[in-house]
Amino acid sequence: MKICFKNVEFSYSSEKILDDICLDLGHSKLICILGPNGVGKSTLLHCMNRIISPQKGVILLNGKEVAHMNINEIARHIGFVPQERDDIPALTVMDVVLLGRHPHSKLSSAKNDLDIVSNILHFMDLEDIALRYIDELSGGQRQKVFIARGLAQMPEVLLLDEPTSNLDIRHQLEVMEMLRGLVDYGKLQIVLVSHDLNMSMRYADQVIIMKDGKIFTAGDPRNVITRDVIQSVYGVHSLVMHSDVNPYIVPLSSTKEGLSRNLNELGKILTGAYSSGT
Ligand SMILES: Nc1ncnc2c1ncn2[C@@H]1O[C@H](COP(=O)(O)OP(=O)(O)OP(=O)(O)O)[C@@H](O)[C@H]1O
Repeated sequence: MKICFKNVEFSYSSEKILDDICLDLGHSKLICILGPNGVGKSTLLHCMNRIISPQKGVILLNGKEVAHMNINEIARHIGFVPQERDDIPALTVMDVVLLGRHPHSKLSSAKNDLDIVSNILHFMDLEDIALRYIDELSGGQRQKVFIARGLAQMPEVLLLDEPTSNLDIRHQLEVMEMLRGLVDYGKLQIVLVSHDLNMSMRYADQVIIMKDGKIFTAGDPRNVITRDVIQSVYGVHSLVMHSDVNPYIVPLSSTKEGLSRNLNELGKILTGAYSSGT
């Protein structure tokens, strides 16, 4: 899917949050949006699926203006996994993931929806908690449930707002390996907001670094996440090494192999559903 921003501006009352954003997200599979707190990363993500609409400029999905698409049409192309929220409704995990099928409800049978959701719960290792209420789960479990709901949308692009912020290191790795696997095995494109430069260096094809509502720089993480950029954007000295990744984020090979097998299967399911038009 081709997402393109042309001279996009967004303000909350008089405060300009996004300033003349020009972006083309057509070719990369996994894109990380980085930058300090409050620079407009979530705002940029929210513009992509019309949670909010920019006052100036246009956002195009495969050449069509987002502003001219209805919400269900957008949701059939773009899934959204929000940041952890407190206002969680009292629904079971199964119900929450089924909600992801809502944009497709006129196009597919309830049986098909249940099959898709069951497969996703299985591959994300959420089967055991499928009937539990999400307000009773840990923050990390909830985060996985919302990712599962985003996948159930069968989108071409999945937007995720800080998907690993509540997870311990093992689960951060699991989620990032899963997301990387999904883009490698399926047709999915992922755009996520993160504060984790290391993870972005390891998993992203493209990073977009924002500063003061503008794109400061964008490109291959190995070329873009440099000491100079980190100093200019975050105002700190860094020890990031291009050829090195901190050893703590190296996944166990057994975990990686198990995940790859599962993801291959999940990728096939998601790809099959795309091609059958559900
Ligand atoms: N609903 C709102 N009303 C008014 N201002 C808002 C609203 N939501 C966000 N803002 C402001 O917009 C700016 C950008 O917020 P945004 O959430 O996009 O930043 P961010 O880069 O994602 O930050 P963080 O890394 O802290 O999540 C901030 O100054 C924030 O206070």
